[in-house]
Amino acid sequence: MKILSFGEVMLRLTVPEHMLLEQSDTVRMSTVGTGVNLLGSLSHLGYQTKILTQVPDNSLGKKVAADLRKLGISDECVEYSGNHLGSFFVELGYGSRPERVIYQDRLTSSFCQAEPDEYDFEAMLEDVDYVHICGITLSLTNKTRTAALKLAEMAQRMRKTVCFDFNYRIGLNEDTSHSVMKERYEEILPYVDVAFGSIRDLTDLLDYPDIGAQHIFKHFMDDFDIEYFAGSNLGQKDSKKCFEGFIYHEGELYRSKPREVDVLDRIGGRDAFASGIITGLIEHWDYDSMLQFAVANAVMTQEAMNDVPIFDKNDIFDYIQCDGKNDLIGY
Ligand SMILES: O=C(O)C(=O)C[C@H](O)[C@H](O)COP(=O)(O)O
Repeated sequence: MKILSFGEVMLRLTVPEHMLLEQSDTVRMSTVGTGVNLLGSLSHLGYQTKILTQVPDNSLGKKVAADLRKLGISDECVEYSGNHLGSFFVELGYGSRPERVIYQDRLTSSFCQAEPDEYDFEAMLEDVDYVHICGITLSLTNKTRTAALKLAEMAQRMRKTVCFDFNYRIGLNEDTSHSVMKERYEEILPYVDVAFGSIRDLTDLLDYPDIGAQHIFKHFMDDFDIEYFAGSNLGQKDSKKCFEGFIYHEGELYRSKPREVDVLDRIGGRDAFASGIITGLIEHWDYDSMLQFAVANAVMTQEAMNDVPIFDKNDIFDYIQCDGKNDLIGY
């Protein structure tokens, strides 16, 4: 089973020891991005993975490729051009102080400036079963948007399973009107088999009237001929943070139990959930098992540092078996 993901690889610069940027002279580097997070997780869960992206043709690009290989992600579809890699700083939250992300000059990155014709989609899809496309590509440049659409079309034509994550970030779309963004999402969705998102993506972005989750999901799936719609949420219950997820398929809505989470590093939780759901679909698990697995992966990821989930199936099954109550392993 081989999974390809298309999206931007970014450099994450984390301020250490829960300090604020203003207090620190050092940062820790890591290679992240939706595709890296998802595939890093899926490669730890036992699947072959490769990322389709564009990185700078310099030492930064080489560093990124080395990090990808270390995570078990093949760099055979990584292309090199330009000289800029998108990056963001992270100030970790603590207690009620939220985590903060500060993006830097992303639109001039090699990925955002790569011409769609530079990718040979057909050849890259040849040995692939699942394709994952990050919705952020629809918010970046005309080039990333066109490339995402071409890839989705080609993948559907070649009968691959197409997964798409809405990943809609209002902050990235302040200069683009609601109707333009809606149109962009509506353009790609007909090629999608498995969509990841939230009910708000359907009501606030795609303008579905708020007539209850079951009805909204049904209309959305019928309109775009989507097979699965899954999503997750980090919410609050009795003053504790809880993570939960759902999957909708053929008129049935399955919901996980909420699982308490003591967040160390919030970023990457939804990608961990998505990789858990994709694992469950590949393995044909029942929906309760799939959701339990995906939520456990997301909780453990948010209780560890960095975006990329690196838990294997044993880690996750052990965690589920002891209901997250084991506090020492291998003693
Ligand atoms: O490229 C960007 O701008 C992104 O925002 C990528 C996100 O950092 C990851 O996809 C993590 O997303 P979550 O799993 O929702 O925390």
